[in-house]
Amino acid sequence: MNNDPRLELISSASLFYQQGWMVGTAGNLSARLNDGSFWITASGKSKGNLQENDFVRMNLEGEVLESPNPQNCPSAETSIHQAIYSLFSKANACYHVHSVEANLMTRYIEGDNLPLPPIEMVKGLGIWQENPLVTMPVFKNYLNVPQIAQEIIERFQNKLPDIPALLILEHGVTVWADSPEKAKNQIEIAEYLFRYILASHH
Ligand SMILES: CSCCC(=O)C(=O)COP(=O)(O)O
Ligand SMILES: [Zn+2]
Repeated sequence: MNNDPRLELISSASLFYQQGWMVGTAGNLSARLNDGSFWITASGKSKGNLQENDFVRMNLEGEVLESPNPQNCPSAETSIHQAIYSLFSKANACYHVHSVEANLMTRYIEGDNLPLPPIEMVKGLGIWQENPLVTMPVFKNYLNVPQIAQEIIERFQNKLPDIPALLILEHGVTVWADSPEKAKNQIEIAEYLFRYILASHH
């Protein structure tokens, strides 16, 4: 694991911002360190031009361990990152963005899942099967973010997801991976799949 992944998080946030997936301070990125703590984007920051001080280092219990700018608060969605890191020991990065396409998935949801198209790109989410029939787990969006985190924990403790990604309805996608680079790629794959689903229904 990277000793200080902040520069890579800054680079990915800038890329996602340019794609329109992190506009208006939307989204949050985190990466876990060798000691189990994780750097996460501070709350309310514009993601297009983050600086190294725009991060807060947390532990899995949600305590602030380091905040280069003491005026910063950790992401309002830190509890979701905590949930992912506590559920998946190999997760070293957790990325969350708000694309328009993700928010348009609502009509394609079946129950609490989003069926994914059986196309080559699902390999980017780790599904190496002929004619893959996989779904993305979907969660309700609550103002009380810890409730979303709790529902993620309860659901995944009972049944692990097919893929390292989940969709929060009318909100955005969250992915996790064993490296920040893989998490970046998984965001791109998830957003490609959303665009494909929209285009295939026109
Ligand atoms: C306009 S973004 C609303 C909050 C949100 O959903 C998000 O992803 C960013 O919250 P943060 O506290 O991480 O800035
Ligand atoms: Zn969000």
